[in-house]
Amino acid sequence: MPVEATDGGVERVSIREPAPVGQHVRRRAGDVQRGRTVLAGDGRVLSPGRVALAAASGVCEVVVGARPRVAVVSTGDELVPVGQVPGEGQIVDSNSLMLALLVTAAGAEVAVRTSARDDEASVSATLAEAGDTADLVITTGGVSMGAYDTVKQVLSSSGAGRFSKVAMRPGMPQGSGRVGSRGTPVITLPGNPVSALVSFHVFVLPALAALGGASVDASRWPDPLGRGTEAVAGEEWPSAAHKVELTRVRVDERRICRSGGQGSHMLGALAEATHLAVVPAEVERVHVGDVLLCLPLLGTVP
Ligand SMILES: Nc1nc2c(c(=O)[nH]1)N[C@H]1C(S)=C(S)[C@@H](COP(=O)(O)OP(=O)(O)OC[C@H]3O[C@@H](n4cnc5c(N)ncnc54)[C@H](O)[C@@H]3O)O[C@H]1N2
Ligand code: MOO
Repeated sequence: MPVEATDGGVERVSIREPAPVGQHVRRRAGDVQRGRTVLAGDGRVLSPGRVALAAASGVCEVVVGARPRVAVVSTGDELVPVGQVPGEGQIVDSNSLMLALLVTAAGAEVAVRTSARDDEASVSATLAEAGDTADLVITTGGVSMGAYDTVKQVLSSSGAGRFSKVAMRPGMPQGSGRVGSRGTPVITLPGNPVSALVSFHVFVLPALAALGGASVDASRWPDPLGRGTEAVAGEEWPSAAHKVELTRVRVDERRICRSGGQGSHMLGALAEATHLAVVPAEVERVHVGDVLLCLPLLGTVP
């Protein structure tokens, strides 16, 4: 009986309205019934709500997987640290900062953030050390076709890595392998900033989830974690032939618009994007009204 429906008396109370039987009663087992599993060891994140449920159920200790520790390695003689003004032929190392933030947003820990020069000795030593301090190493740059694609040279020549072209845009050149004395997995992302971010979402994020014990359905790539939502194209745009294109878009009230220019160097459009719209390989033009799967960008969409 709400106090508002009474005269507010404490010793004696006068009730002004009829009270339906059972109204405002929170019944035992009305929420969680006896015998129900309140927390399954299914690899899901122990969210604040799940912690509250465990605590309310009298469970004070749970076994959890450790957060994966990730080493982030940028490569390239042209890189200067964030905060330094780049000279002729130089570029600010924005990738390692971006990737470190993505690692944190994914619920993992940054073991180390470092960089290597474009020579084999520097890349070898940096990768070996990174492998010994982390559960997963991610690199950027040096995986394409040129003379200074040192990450690819070092890992291919030792047989420790494999490289291929994936039919996606951006993010075509990809590689992976093992480094360090424990054979720590390494994922080698391309150097173009947008390519690195897109590749993180579709390759590194699922790997981190798997390391954390979550189930990952590789057959659903590029959304093996099932994080995507469908939305409707509000404009038309061309898409790469024979490649899955991950267009940087904004999704407002289920309506998709590109967030700006789509070059793999274009951080302006990336900064405005909320999602990656997945345009299938067989589609060469997106039309208004097409329904597309949209992957939320980590740290952008709540
Ligand atoms: N002959 C071919 N050339 C290229 C191909 C190809 O198939 N054949 N693929 C292109 C594609 S697609 C991509 S993506 C790039 C990937 O190249 P790398 O991974 O070797 O990347 P880099 O050459 O080292 O760098 C590319 C670009 O990005 C800048 N960069 C690198 N690291 C950083 C960083 N930490 N922060 C900010 N910017 C960074 C770098 O200065 C270059 O401008 O290969 C194409 N080429
Ligand atoms: O596939 Mo590369 O990532 O476009 O620039």
